[in-house]
Amino acid sequence: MEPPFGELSAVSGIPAVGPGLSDLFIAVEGPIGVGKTTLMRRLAETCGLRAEREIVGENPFLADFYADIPRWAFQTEMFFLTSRYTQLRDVAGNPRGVVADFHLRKNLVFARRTLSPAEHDRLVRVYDVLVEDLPMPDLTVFLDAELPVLRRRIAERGRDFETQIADDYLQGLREDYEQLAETMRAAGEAVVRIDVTDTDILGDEADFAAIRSRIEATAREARRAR
Ligand SMILES: Nc1ncnc2c1ncn2[C@@H]1O[C@H](COP(=O)(O)OP(=O)(O)OP(=O)(O)O)[C@@H](O)[C@H]1O
Ligand SMILES: Nc1nc(=O)c2ncn([C@H]3C[C@H](O)[C@@H](CO)O3)c2[nH]1
Repeated sequence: MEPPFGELSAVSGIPAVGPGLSDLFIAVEGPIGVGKTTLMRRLAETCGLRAEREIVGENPFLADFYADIPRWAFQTEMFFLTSRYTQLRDVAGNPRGVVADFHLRKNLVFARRTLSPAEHDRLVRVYDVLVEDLPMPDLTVFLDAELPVLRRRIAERGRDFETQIADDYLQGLREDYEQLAETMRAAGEAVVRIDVTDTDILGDEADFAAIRSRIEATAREARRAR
């Protein structure tokens, strides 16, 4: 049977020795509104990493997508895939010391949920070709939070079209990300999962310090495993 998120390499590119986080390529992942961009920014400010922020506002299909997912899903997923590809091609020149608020694999997470089987098959074929050229993160941070907290953060951010996001879509994504994190961990990738339901990354220095030290501990473990 095909693995749920495609084949995964068990070989991490993480250097065996290195200074904290500043020589790594780190990705932050998790469901919509969980705080990926917020954590990415704080890690960039405090750990000497370059922030690679996903360009979301430019997906011209997103508002239509939320109004009618089956109608607009293929265009939306292809657009996300190709724009992430372009972004990561730029990172490829110097992939050390980067923190991104996305992992390319999120394309497969969303695609499985939104595309018909035939569309999914087409997208995966393109994905498999594109991924060969790209640097993959050394370490992935998976954030999660309970559904009412996600809803509150999405509402506070105030993108109009996101008011249409259904609870079961959001909850499904939480489960998909949990599964992806486990799949990656089982394949030997450096993964840290952090529940940020009651965590204030923005305003509470102790909360942020606790998250940072968990990420640093995972990086140390991954280096030891090399
Ligand atoms: N730990 C937190 N506590 C309280 N509010 C937070 C926290 N993290 C993020 N926020 C707020 O929640 C909103 C969403 O955060 P952010 O944009 O970082 O999420 P995201 O995961 O990057 O979203 P998306 O999946 O849409 O890209 C923002 O208004 C942000 O200020
Ligand atoms: N369908 C779909 N596929 C993706 O790969 C994807 N990546 C992000 N998003 C949506 C979630 C937020 O509304 C908004 C910001 O993350 O964009 C996506 N939607």
